[in-house]
Amino acid sequence: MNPEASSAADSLLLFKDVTLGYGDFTVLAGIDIDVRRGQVVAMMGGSGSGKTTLLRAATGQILPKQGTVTAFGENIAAADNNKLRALRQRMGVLFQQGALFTDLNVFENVAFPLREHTQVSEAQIIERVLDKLNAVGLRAAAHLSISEISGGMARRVALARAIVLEPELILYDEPFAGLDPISLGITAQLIRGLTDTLNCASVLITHDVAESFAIADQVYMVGQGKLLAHGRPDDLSSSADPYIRQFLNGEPDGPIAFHYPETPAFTAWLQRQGGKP
Ligand SMILES: Nc1ncnc2c1ncn2[C@@H]1O[C@H](COP(=O)(O)OP(=O)(O)OP(=O)(O)O)[C@@H](O)[C@H]1O
Repeated sequence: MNPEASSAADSLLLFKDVTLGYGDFTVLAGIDIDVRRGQVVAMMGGSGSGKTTLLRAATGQILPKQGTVTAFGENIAAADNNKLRALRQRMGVLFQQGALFTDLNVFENVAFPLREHTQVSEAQIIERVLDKLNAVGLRAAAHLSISEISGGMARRVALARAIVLEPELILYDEPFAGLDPISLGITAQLIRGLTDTLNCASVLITHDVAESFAIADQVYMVGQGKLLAHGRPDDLSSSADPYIRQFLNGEPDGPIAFHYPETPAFTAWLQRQGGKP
């Protein structure tokens, strides 16, 4: 088989020379990312560096200004609405506020996508939902109402709901934010374990170096409008690059700017306010 064809077939998510932005504002340019089945991939970078923007491009919420984003071998920009819906059904997205339905109990929250998107029998629904709740350690919490569970448990219920349709690609937006150290470790191991048992791929957007390095196969680091580094956690840990060092060590001083960069739009706005550039 030619290497090009085999590499495209193994990639669940592929960014090729991608430029992303909003209106005239370019957030990231020249981005190449390859996410393969069975991998946990961490996307890291400072605040405002464009991590959420990458996630939006992966789901087709925004289209590249340049380059191609391919999910499951399909160019997202060329997909019509039906195709895009079909592609999204193969992705599980876990937002930071994995908003649960408070009027449904834990079981019904997880059952919701099955009832909404499939025709499976009630017996199948019970089996699949309990299986996914078991995977996140909450089988015996199925009957509880959302008001009866803790914040950490709610995250796990949202995770069970995100995986109930057995997605091939799971996208996590800041899965570790606001968790205590024990829940953090449990969540990281859960992400690794689910990726292995479902044989899917997981993409995490995160600031958490220790936890994501412990479970990731590949790490992509973005900043200064581009992809700054990518590789295995070990490769990045031993890098002498000042940006990588500053990020990994959480140092306040270094190449990562604290200040949001001034743009022509800001200068024009400031002048309209009577301020000095
Ligand atoms: N809808 C939008 N319209 C215009 N600009 C946007 C929009 N969303 C984000 N941006 C800008 O794009 C840049 C990247 O934002 P993004 O949310 O992707 O960063 P991030 O790395 O996820 O940040 P954080 O870690 O702080 O959540 C920022 O400068 C932000 O102001």
